[in-house]
Formats: sequence, structure tokens, C-alpha cells
Amino acid sequence: MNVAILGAGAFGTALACALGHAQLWARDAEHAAEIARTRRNTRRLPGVDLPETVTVTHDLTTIDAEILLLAMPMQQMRGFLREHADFLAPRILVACSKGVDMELLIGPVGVIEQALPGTQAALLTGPSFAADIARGLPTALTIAARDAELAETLQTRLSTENLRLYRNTDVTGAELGGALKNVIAIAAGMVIGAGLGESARAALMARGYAEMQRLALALGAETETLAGLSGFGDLVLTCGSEKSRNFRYGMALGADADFNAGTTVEGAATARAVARLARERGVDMPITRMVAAVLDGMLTLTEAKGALLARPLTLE
Ligand SMILES: NC(=O)C1=CN([C@@H]2O[C@H](COP(=O)(O)OP(=O)(O)OC[C@H]3O[C@@H](n4cnc5c(N)ncnc54)[C@H](O)[C@@H]3O)[C@@H](O)[C@H]2O)C=CC1
Ligand SMILES: O=C(CO)COP(=O)(O)O
Repeated sequence: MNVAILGAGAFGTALACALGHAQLWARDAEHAAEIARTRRNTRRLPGVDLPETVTVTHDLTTIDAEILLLAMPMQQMRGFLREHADFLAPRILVACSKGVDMELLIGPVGVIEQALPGTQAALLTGPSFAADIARGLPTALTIAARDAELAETLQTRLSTENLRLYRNTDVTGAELGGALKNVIAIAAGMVIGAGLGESARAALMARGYAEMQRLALALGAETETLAGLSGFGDLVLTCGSEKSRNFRYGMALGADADFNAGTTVEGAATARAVARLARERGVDMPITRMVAAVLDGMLTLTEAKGALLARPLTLE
């Protein structure tokens, strides 16, 4: 089965490099032409050459693929699916986004299922920086689909020598792990940026993981999934590295420094969406709530820190 990647950002470009034989679609015609001419995506993934076997296009009608990887920011996905419904619906759609839709309060596979009922949908998620994947460094990811056969088909088709996929049918767990870790990564970045120390970051990661599990359980996910690549694995990567945009964004907020507004920071929208979702479901998620409150200017970082530390002492 042929594969095309829709979305020529950092991650879409990296996946095209890893897969080798693939079509890469960019929504901006000028950007597509630039990548095709230079064989580089300087705007989003500098320093990486595209293999000759990757073709670049801006024209969806030239795409000849049964499997489409959707590699765009989470909040753009609903509109994209609506705009190109006729083209997308008959194919297998693999969401590569991490987040929760701000209006529907569901993850990327849920958004596909709602927009295009009956379409085969899956999620590719887990710990991976685009730059690492593009350079062929060893990476392990989760491919999640409710249909076990589809998960297995995609696992076989999309795994490569250096990109190892594990399959899972717990789509909700995989969606939540990838979305929620970004919120905790912003908080971890704030802690480091504000000089609160690495012990505080470790505490925040562990308590953040506890609230990730609480929400996941309340929404019917399996705790094993949260303990895997898409949850714990990605939490460790994103909270521990300045390569992460979510972590760097948090650091800038913590240090009161500037941050490039054009950067994709999925955890910002997700924090707001999840704070609402948790309230509606009666799930206690104090760190996520504090991140949302700081981002919305309702609390200062110092006030958020004080509120977290002043919570009643409790069992772990
Ligand atoms: N960069 C990374 O290391 C990784 C990113 N991801 C996920 O991949 C998703 C995309 O992130 P990146 O590629 O890094 O972002 P990016 O900021 O590098 O690129 C986003 C791309 O999406 C395109 N886009 C925006 N709105 C669109 C729309 N309405 N229709 C079509 N295309 C649209 C933009 O033109 C841009 O090319 C995010 O959900 C992110 O969490 C997942 C794993 C690793
Ligand atoms: O999802 C990622 C790593 O798995 C990329 O993280 P950032 O979006 O924070 O850069």
C-alpha cells in the first residue's frame, strides 16, 4: 500500500524521510515548490535532505496512496477533514497529532470518527523528535487503532529498520498520553525556567503522570497504555529535553523570556481543553488546571506554585 503524508511541518517531513518512498503534501503551494526544488524543508526541519524517492506536491489530486498520515497541528485537523472530506473518506487515515480538540474535547482519532464516520482511523504517537526520526536514529512509537487487524497492517507497513512500531487497540489511552504529556511538559519547563530545580521537575512529572492516569481511567483507557511509549515514554522525553517546543515554551514563561509565537506548542490549547474536560468529568487535575490558569493570565506562576504546594497532604 502506498503512503502519503499530508502536512509538511517538522513531523510530516521527518516521517517522509523515515519511510523513504512516500508523497509529501504541503498546503502552501510556494512551500511545496521550495521543498521540491531544494529537497529541504528549511522552514520547519532545517539541515535534513529529503530522499530522492520522496515526491512533494501541493495538489491532492496527484496523491496516489491508500494510507494517509495526517501530520498537522491538532486544532487544524477538524477543519482539514471537513474541507477535504471526499478525498479523505475512502482511505486509511493515520493521525499523527498530539492534542485534544478545543471544541469537541476529544482526541485526533475521535475527531476523524466524528467528521468521517466509517473511515478507517488510527493514531501514530510516542516519544520522537522529528529531527531524530529524520536522521534515522532508533525510535519506537505506538500505532493505535480500535480495529486490531488495521493496527497490525499499519504496524507492518510503517515500521522501518530504525522506526519500530508497537501496536495497541486502546486508542483513547494512546490519544490521552500524547496529549496530556505536552501540558505537563509546559509545567516542567516553567519549573526549570523559574529556577525551581530538578527535584521539583521530578515531583511534577510523577504527580503529572498520576493525573494523566486519573483522566485516562475515567475515560475508559487502560493504565498499561499510559505506562507505555505514548504516555510515560513521551512524558520523559518531552519533560526532559530542550528540543521539546512545549518544554521550551514553559521555560520561556518561567524565565519571563520571549518565545517565537509561530512555533507549534500543542500543550497550550490542550491544557485549556483538558482543564474543561476534567471539570466536566469530575477528575482532579491540579497541575493541568494551574497550567491553563497561568496561560490564561488568571494566576501568576508564583501563585500557581503556592496553590499546588498548599494542597491538603494526602496518600500517594
Ligand atoms: N515535531 C515533532 O518532533 C513531533 C510532532 N508531533 C506532532 O505532529 C503534529 C504536527 O507538528 P509539527 O509537524 O511538528 O508542526 P510544525 O509547526 O512543524 O508544522 C505544522 C504543519 O502543519 C501545516 N498546517 C497547519 N495548518 C494546516 C491546515 N489547516 N491544513 C493543512 N496543513 C496545515 C503547516 O503548514 C505546517 O507545515 C503536532 O500535533 C505535533 O504534536 C509528533 C511527534 C513529534
Ligand atoms: O511530541 C514530541 C516528542 O515526542 C515533540 O514535542 P514538542 O511538540 O514539545 O516539540
